[in-house]
Amino acid sequence: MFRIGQGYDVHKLVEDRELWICGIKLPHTHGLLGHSDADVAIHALCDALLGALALRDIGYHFPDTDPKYKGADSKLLLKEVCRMIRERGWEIGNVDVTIMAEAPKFKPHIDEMRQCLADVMNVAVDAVSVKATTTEKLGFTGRKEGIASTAVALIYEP
Ligand SMILES: Nc1ccn([C@@H]2O[C@H](COP(=O)(O)O)[C@@H](O)[C@H]2O)c(=O)n1
Ligand SMILES: C[C@@]1(CO)OP(=O)(O)OP(=O)(O)OC[C@H]1O
Repeated sequence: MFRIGQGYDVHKLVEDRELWICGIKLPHTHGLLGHSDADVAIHALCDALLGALALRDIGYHFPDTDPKYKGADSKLLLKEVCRMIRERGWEIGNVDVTIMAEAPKFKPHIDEMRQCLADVMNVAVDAVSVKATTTEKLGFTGRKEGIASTAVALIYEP
């Protein structure tokens, strides 16, 4: 038996914040604003995994009104989501994340991002795809006002 889920998230780019994407800190002029570390790609991935089992969404499990999650490392949220999936008897098949951003360039960091997500999820690195695209200077991502991410996750019953 297989199930799939998809996720989408957006965070605003601001000055004086660190930029965390796929669990790694990237050098950049701006960072993403959020209650947590605002790792937009991990949030989309959490929603994809939760969606695969119709387990609501990241804000349901980790509310942004809870001081516990202020500045939270999103890797810990992803780890908890994976625990929830496995506790129900499911295993993660593969995940595919797309980041939409005009800058910075993610290409030099993709392998490190994949390895980081694989380590957090406790899956093989070849089960983790991370891709990046600009939106050709169009829309809020094109104007560098924010970064968006989508993710798809496939899970299976071993
Ligand atoms: N922030 C980004 C955006 C894109 N890339 C890489 O560049 C390639 C071309 O981007 P287009 O939007 O023109 O298709 C893309 O395939 C990525 O490999 C990136 O590294 N960082
Ligand atoms: C991750 C949480 C955790 O507090 O905070 P934010 O960093 O604001 O991120 P968002 O994608 O808006 O959704 C869920 C939140 O609950």
